[in-house]
Amino acid sequence: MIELHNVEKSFGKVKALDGASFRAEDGKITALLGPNGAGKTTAMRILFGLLKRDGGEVAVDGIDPAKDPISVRKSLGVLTDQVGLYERLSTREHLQYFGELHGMDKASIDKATEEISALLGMEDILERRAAGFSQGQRLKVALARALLHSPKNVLLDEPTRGLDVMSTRALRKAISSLKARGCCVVFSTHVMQEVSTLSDEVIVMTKGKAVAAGTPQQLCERTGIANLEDAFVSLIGTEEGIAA
Ligand SMILES: Nc1ncnc2c1ncn2[C@@H]1O[C@H](COP(=O)(O)OP(=O)(O)OP(=O)(O)O)[C@@H](O)[C@H]1O
Repeated sequence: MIELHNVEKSFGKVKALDGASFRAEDGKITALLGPNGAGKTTAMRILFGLLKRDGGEVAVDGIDPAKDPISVRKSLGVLTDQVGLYERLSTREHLQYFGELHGMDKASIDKATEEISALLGMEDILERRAAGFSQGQRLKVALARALLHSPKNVLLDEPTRGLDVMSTRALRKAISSLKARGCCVVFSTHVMQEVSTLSDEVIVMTKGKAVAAGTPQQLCERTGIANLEDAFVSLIGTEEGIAA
């Protein structure tokens, strides 16, 4: 389970998070939906311990990433907005390396590599070096890397960016299978269709705050608007930064 309470984070004069509070439960897919600059990536970076918050409380399965980042990372898989790969390593070597960092033995790494590779449809790039990989292929390696150690909690920052239709479908299947395993899955997106098809809960963020939370249906009911996209626009008070 992932919890934020009144989290503050500023970069100079920019308040990226301004008292953000939300909770994402186990066995559910939670979408973070918000316009550009709403604070979604900042919230994820704080959860992973990549950034220090200025104030408020954060917990991953009850553990504060600022106090015990190593424990948090064991139970957390993260796809960040920056996909850095070692150009000379093959996909398999990447996974081997990250598996070792997580303390996995070779047999477990090999098994997890085969499973994830089948799940994400990446058999064709398993033995290839990363140099020359397309954006979508890079994203798949980064995703596989995030999921390799079977984390209980998964944070995905715009996971379908740059993916083709088949890969997007594979990713959605992967996200659903994480949910079936009881994982807490949080993903950020601008794509309304993803929110309606994938998410159990939606957290609407704008200007560093979570301004609404609930199922897509509850958000529609609360605003009295039948269409989720229009309900979202009504909740954030602007049409800025959304995609159909
Ligand atoms: N390292 C940084 N230095 C300065 N400003 C930053 C930094 N990181 C984020 N910000 C600012 O904080 C605000 C929130 O940014 P963040 O990346 O969290 O938004 P987001 O909701 O993920 O946006 P997007 O949908 O565009 O990815 C923005 O105004 C952004 O410019």
